[in-house]
Amino acid sequence: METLNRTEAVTLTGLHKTFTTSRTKVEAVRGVELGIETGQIVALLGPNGAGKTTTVDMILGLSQPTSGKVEVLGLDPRKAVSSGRVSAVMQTGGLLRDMTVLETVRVIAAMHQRPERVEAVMERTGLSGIAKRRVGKCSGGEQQRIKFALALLPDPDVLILDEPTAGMDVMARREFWATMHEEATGGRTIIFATHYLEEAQNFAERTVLMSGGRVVADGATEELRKLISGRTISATLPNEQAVVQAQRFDPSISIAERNGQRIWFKCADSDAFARALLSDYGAWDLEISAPSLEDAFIQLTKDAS
Ligand SMILES: Nc1ncnc2c1ncn2[C@@H]1O[C@H](COP(=O)(O)OP(=O)(O)OP(=O)(O)O)[C@@H](O)[C@H]1O
Repeated sequence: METLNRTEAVTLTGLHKTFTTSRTKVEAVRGVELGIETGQIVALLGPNGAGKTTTVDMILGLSQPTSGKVEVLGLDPRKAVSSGRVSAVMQTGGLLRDMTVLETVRVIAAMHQRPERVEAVMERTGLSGIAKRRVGKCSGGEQQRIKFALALLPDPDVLILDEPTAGMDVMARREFWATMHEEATGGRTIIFATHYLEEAQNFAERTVLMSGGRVVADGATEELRKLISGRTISATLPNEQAVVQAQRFDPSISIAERNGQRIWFKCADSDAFARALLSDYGAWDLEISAPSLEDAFIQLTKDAS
């Protein structure tokens, strides 16, 4: 089985993490099994408290599992991190406010013995223009970009990002992902935790949905959307008789919403129903929509609980 592991960037086996305080016991991660292949871009998606950060912390060797095992590039996570083959952009933590952006990047580059990467990384992460600014004067989004730059310095095989765009506005977020797209080429494995369904949808080929410490769905991001079968068709119908008849078209049809003669139907076979609406029931102004990842997520989380 060793040959299999060799191609995996991250392998989580029977992973559990329980936090015990004097009054409570929180099972933050409850039996996660996950294999992430080299070169994959994976979103860990889930609401607050799903267990994403706890999982990421264990992948980085920042905390130990209560039970189960973490392997990163076939190594113990702490070894993988200290060798510079894995790095991370975390939500919290340590930038020194009094140093300038360039000084910060230089110090960390020196630590990794990669001083030659300073200029290229500054350029790529859009920091060259603010090189002399003190970190404490940088906006939240700029500080995230500094952390991103620091993570890129060792030229890691695996990059882990815990809500990397927190604190960024829409423009900054877009620029960040454009840079990430460039970084994703060349076989780098990227794993990012996010609340934003849109970020998973736009960027990750694979999405792992977490809820209540468990993986509730895992698959190609596009497949996940298809998991919730069916479509919504909205149409305007000429009269009440047509509405009644349309509902009888097949047993999967139901009315999700209604505003006067404008009806939102849910149905399994949207092509056949659309044809019937137009030709048999005199409907007009049809709109057909597939469920969003958000719908899929709400549905799956409901099913899991
Ligand atoms: N050190 C800790 N002590 C006690 N409970 C903790 C600790 N860290 C996390 N938890 C709890 O574990 C659960 C999972 O938290 P975690 O931060 O992993 O979720 P998350 O999916 O990353 O959420 P968010 O998106 O809000 O960051 C939560 O109920 C949280 O309160």
